[in-house]
Amino acid sequence: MNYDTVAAISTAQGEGGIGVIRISGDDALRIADKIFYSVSGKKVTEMKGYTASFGKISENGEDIDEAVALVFKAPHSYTGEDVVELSCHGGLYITKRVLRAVLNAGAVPAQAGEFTKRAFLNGKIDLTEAEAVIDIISAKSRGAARSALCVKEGALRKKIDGVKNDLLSMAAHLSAWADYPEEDIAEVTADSVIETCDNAIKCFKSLLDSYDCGQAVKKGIDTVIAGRPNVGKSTLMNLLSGYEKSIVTDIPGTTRDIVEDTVTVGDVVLNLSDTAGLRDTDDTVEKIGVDRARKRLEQCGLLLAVFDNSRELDEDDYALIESAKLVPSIAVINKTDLDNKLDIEYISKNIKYIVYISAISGDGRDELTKAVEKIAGTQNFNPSEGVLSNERQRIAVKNALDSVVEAMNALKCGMTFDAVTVSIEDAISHLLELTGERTSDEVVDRVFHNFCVGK
Ligand SMILES: Nc1nc2c(c(=O)[nH]1)N(C=O)[C@@H](CNc1ccc(C(=O)N[C@@H](CCC(=O)O)C(=O)O)cc1)CN2
Ligand SMILES: Nc1nc2c(ncn2[C@@H]2O[C@H](COP(=O)(O)OP(=O)(O)OP(=O)(O)O)[C@@H](O)[C@H]2O)c(=O)[nH]1
Ligand SMILES: [Mg+2]
Repeated sequence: MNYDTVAAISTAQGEGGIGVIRISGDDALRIADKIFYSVSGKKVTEMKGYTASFGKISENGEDIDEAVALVFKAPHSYTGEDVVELSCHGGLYITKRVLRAVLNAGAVPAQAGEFTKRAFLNGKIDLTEAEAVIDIISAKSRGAARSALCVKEGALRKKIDGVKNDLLSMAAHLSAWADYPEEDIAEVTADSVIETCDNAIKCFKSLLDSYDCGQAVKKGIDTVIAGRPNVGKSTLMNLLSGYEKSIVTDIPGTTRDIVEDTVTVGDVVLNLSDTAGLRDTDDTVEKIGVDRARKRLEQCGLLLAVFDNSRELDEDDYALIESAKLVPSIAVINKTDLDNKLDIEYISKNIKYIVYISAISGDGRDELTKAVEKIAGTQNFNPSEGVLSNERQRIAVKNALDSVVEAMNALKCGMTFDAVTVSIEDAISHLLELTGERTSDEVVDRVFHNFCVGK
């Protein structure tokens, strides 16, 4: 490939044990040789792939740092090109200084995502695998990391390849049969076409079904903790976030503004909002807080409706129960360490999920975790199945599905195999867009636009 040789700092910007400057391209080894001097005297250009050597980085006779040079030889590297990684000490100044020396020696600065883009352009990975790299880096939970890794290892590509090959051989068979009637080509039966289409439809539908769940695992569910004043909402917030995020007092009306934090509950990421206790009030500031709480509640993906076990239901509780009917909700009965005065039967009649906790001691937390996982659907979430991870992928699969459904309908309406073939070919081209085998430069640019420099 005839690209420039690029370089960037590939580790996070900040102080760390080690900082890595990555160089990729035809000139990577020669460029490294200009600034890296190994203790053994061996030149980088003489090193074999997958070997390392220890030495010094210096420029114009000035020593910059001690470093380890690691060599990858094309095509056996992340990008598929010659790669040298210089590991120096992980300081903000040092990594930038080493990068400057590398650029002075002839490399050009890598664009955001350029290493991964080169891996894609050199055929090392497809577009779904490239997108999985971003997802691995940004994963905040075990589920998100595992599903991204499975896609990185080809879970989605293999699944799509299977269906694509079936559709391709069917389309080829259909055209051959239509175009060369005099040849001895086995007749295509409607049954065999229907079977192939059915399988494709099943595969696409299961991928689309897992999308929402995958998004919940990846991005988190917008979750609101609501309830009347003093029921223990902020105490629950602090229990889930693991530190004193919200102020807790025994004075009703303590929380006034929305307090936010992102937490993981089991395998699920929750974007939590602790809110002002819901009640009618004359206090101007508190009133604004209550209005904000009500608004947030209407738009949430999950409501944790908190009730105080030691008190009877009041008007504000009844109103909350009504709101809970409109969004996915868990009734959280708090203060179970105190004597029961709450009409739990009424709550359980109206809210499907109900858990019992003591936010102060943490009792019942596991129960809450299970309920959250049930609502998020992560119990049936199987990362190794290959999960669609973004809108681009979802739309490609949806379009492929629509095309196959169209083919089926054409067949059922008794249209010619020609019409069926056109729809099948549409479906194939949507799958080629998904994997990036056939896609525009703009789409590719947009995918890599989201990357960080050095990846
Ligand atoms: N030091 C270092 N660690 C890293 C990376 C890196 O670029 N450098 N990676 C960057 O994301 C990830 C690993 N990705 C990599 C992917 C492929 C190859 C590679 O050498 N592939 C060869 C050989 C495969 C084989 O032996 O079968 C190949 O594809 O031919 C290396 C790293 C995570 N850790
Ligand atoms: N006994 C007992 N007390 C609790 C429990 N959870 C919270 N509390 C107490 O209840 C009081 C109110 O707790 P908060 O967490 O501030 O309640 P809140 O719902 O956020 O209240 P507002 O912000 O005013 O709406 C505090 O004194 C807490 O210590 C519990 O599980 N058991
Ligand atoms: Mg509070």
